Amino acid sequence: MTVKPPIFVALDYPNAAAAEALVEQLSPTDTGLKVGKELFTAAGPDFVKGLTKRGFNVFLDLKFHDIPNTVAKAVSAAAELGVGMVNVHASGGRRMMEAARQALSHYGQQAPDLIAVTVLTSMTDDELHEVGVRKPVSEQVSRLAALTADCGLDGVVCSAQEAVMLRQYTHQDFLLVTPGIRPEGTDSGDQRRIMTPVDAIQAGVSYLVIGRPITQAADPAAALASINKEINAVR
Ligand SMILES: O=c1ccn([C@@H]2O[C@H](COP(=O)(O)O)[C@@H](O)[C@H]2O)c(=O)[nH]1
Repeated sequence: MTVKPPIFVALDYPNAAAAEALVEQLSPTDTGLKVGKELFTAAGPDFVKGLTKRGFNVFLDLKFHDIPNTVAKAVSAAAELGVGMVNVHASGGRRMMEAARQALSHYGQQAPDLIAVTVLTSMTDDELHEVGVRKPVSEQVSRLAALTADCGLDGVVCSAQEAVMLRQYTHQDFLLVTPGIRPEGTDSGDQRRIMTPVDAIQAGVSYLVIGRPITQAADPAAALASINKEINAVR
């Protein structure tokens, strides 16, 4: 059975060789790996299969958002790669999420966790208003998390800033998967709703997604080890 460490390192690299240079320094017992749009587009499904065969828990972060039939087929294709987690956008709505859930039911115990993105961690209240959602981010996250749970999905992508609020009405097993993690003193970059690893764990998140604070560190493996040490002290 695949080990499921609390961190997913976001392999946001332009090609397989660049990603591999980091992966070969990592162990599946210390971290999961997240493959997103950049690396998947460059390196493809075979690269993802290679990671799962080496025992890594892989989160395929392609954020599917399309008509129900297309998303159902896409999450099934992800399951065929052996990944442990796959996601859709909750704003695709109920029928889309239910179709994805139904498609994965064929995989039984082997099905990847199916989660839905609420509001991207790069977004602020003002940016949400600009795209026509005239409510605070926290309210929209809450609404989409409730819809996601009602559609039978396993959890959501949200900011760790929303974890305490969401834990008030979600089951402990409902996954809160949180990018926008920034250790003290690291650059927030384009992220807006951020939290430190320790604060996030204490707020009740299930998984931390961490990219640049690890991948752009002088010694990425050491940066990961240091974060693991910090969070293990409070788990
Ligand atoms: O709301 C979201 C959803 C996904 N992401 C992804 O997580 C990583 C974060 O990387 P950092 O370098 O730590 O900022 C990245 O792959 C995003 O595509 C997110 O940030 N927010």
